[in-house]
Amino acid sequence: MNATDVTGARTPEAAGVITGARERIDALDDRIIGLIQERAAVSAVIQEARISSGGRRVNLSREMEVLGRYREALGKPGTALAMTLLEMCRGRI
Ligand SMILES: O=C(O)C(=O)C[C@]1(C(=O)O)C=C[C@@H](O)C=C1
Repeated sequence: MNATDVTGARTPEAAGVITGARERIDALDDRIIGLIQERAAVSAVIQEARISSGGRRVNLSREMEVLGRYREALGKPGTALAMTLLEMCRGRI
């Protein structure tokens, strides 16, 4: 299989552009995954502190704030992304 096959490009020039850009995407995805893992760890610290003080795991007014920030920055898909992030950080409610 040559470079044009794996990229879907029809010319070697386009295949080169795509291969380079995919490397950047992979590097960005690695960072995003790391940030998500870091976010989940920080979120766990908050939840543990709240629970061990007698509070509840979930704080809905804070979740509304988080959802609003993502929606403002990214539009409607931002809300879906934030909901997924929240679920990853505090489990299902
Ligand atoms: O900010 C908090 O109070 C958190 O517990 C963190 C967090 C979050 O991951 O953003 C997680 C659970 C809460 O329901 C609200 C927000």
